Amino acid sequence: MAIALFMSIFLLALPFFLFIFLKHRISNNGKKSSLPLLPPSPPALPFIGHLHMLMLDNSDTHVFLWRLSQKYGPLMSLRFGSKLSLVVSSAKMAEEVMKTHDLDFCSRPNLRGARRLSYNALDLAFSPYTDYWKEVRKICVVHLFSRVHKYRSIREDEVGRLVEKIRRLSVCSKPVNLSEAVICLTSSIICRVGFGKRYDEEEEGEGSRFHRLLEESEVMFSSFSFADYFPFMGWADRFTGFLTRLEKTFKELDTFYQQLIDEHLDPTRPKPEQEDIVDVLLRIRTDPDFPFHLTMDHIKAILMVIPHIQSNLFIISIALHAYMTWFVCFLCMQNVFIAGTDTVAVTVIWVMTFLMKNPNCLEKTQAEVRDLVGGKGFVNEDDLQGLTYLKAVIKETFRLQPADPLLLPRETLRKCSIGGYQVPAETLVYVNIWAIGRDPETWENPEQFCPDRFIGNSIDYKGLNFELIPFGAGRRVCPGMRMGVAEVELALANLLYKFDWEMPTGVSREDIDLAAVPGIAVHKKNDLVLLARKMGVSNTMHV
Ligand code: HEM
Repeated sequence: MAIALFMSIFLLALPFFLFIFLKHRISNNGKKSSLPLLPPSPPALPFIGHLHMLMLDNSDTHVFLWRLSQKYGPLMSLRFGSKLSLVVSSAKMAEEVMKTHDLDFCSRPNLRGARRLSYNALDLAFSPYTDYWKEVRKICVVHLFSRVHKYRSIREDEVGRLVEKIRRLSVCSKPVNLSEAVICLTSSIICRVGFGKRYDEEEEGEGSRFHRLLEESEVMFSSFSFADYFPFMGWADRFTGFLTRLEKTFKELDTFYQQLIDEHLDPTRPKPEQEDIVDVLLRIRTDPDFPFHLTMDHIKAILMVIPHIQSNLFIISIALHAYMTWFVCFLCMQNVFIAGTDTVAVTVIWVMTFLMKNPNCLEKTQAEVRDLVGGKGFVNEDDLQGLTYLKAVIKETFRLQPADPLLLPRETLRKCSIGGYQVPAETLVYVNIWAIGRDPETWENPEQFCPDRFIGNSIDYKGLNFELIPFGAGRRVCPGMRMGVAEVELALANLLYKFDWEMPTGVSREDIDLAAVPGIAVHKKNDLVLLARKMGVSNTMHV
């Protein structure tokens, strides 16, 4: 129905598009030399620009853009509707964008769905680069993100529960759906850290309401809106149902977060053992030194984004996949499943996938963890320091399959120049870190899974080495990096320490595919299902 409506609107509006295009061409006649000199670009069609190229290509967007960059270079311009985009595909160009010219490239696009769901960009991730963003970022870093140790007991407890769940399955030789189990782990951690709540996964009610709401808002964040790419056609969002769905989702989420805040403000609420993020924000709200008046909308906007960022909602984000989704639906008449995703879970699953395909690396990683931890029964966060090989495996996975291959999109703050080209203000910027990880000028044997390249090598992912930037770099670098890495390392170390992993009966290692979900995040398309055999280190669980 919605597809038919899209089609009708598009066909009806076609003459109008043509008129605008011709008018634009005529009015630009003779002024060509004053146009900014943009980076190389494939031939574009009127109005839709390069959308047809995305539409006709079946591969994942980051792979498609990587192939294009091999022809048009590491700095390439594309146009989606009226939105100009810059695609960056080499470490050198990424450094130009995120270090040399970071101030010019550090804003975020202002897209309709995200704007509404973030209370008009009051959050951290969608806010443009303003004094407000600087202040919120400072507060979040000081009070939330730098306090990784504060939430250590939650992480260790949840990983303990995961191990116990797998142990129960291993006792009766049942296969483990590791993809599902790890998503459950990371969403439990974020609910406890963020809201001070643990939603039981088997229980219907609040937990499933929250997950349903997250899924709905993920769909809204990534749905196509005419207003974003054909601004003069913003009215069409009313007819496609976009605005109605957006308002409904917004209201439901608003009610959910308001209830959460009310619960925290309830004077009869028992004092929690440790502050969650809602407590922290409510405390800051009454702090006279905070330079902004933090309203309930600000708090809800910040809360709204945390589980999404954690679940890496914004990943390939907004423009390209919105288009892809729309056009794929439009042409192929098929539903596109936008997975509920999660950067931490995605990373853990990709690491386990690569290890299963590379038994020598698996053996080496397990030997390291088991030697280090001995018979303690559980790897805790103090032990992680000594796990050199596991850290190298994680880096290699980030290089080959970053959770966020196209980086949360940036937008140029003002007209700027880069690599000898001029880029207008409000250009969308996609840094293709997947392409950077495959650059043969940067990496030896880029297609191989070879963690040893990181042993005795100072390359890290903290945003200083532009050949490895899974968390971005510069002013907008991921503030949750330490939290994310702590979770990834703890979960993996325990999975590898506690269990020996095998393929289910009738499936071989070669059968494990590397296909990714063509959705918002680069999830493994098919769940990773394995058999876990309990290691004979200890039978007592330490949690
Ligand atoms: C393995 C885990 C994670 C990965 C790979 C990841 C990756 C990223 C990337 C690539 C960006 C965009 C950076 C840029 O534009 O340069 C980002 C932004 C962000 N991340 Fe993460 N992230 C992870 C975990 C987390 C966690 C656990 C949190 C919080 C609980 C978090 C919170 C954020 C926020 C708030 C932003 C927006 C920052 C801003 O725009 O100022 N991330 N993340």
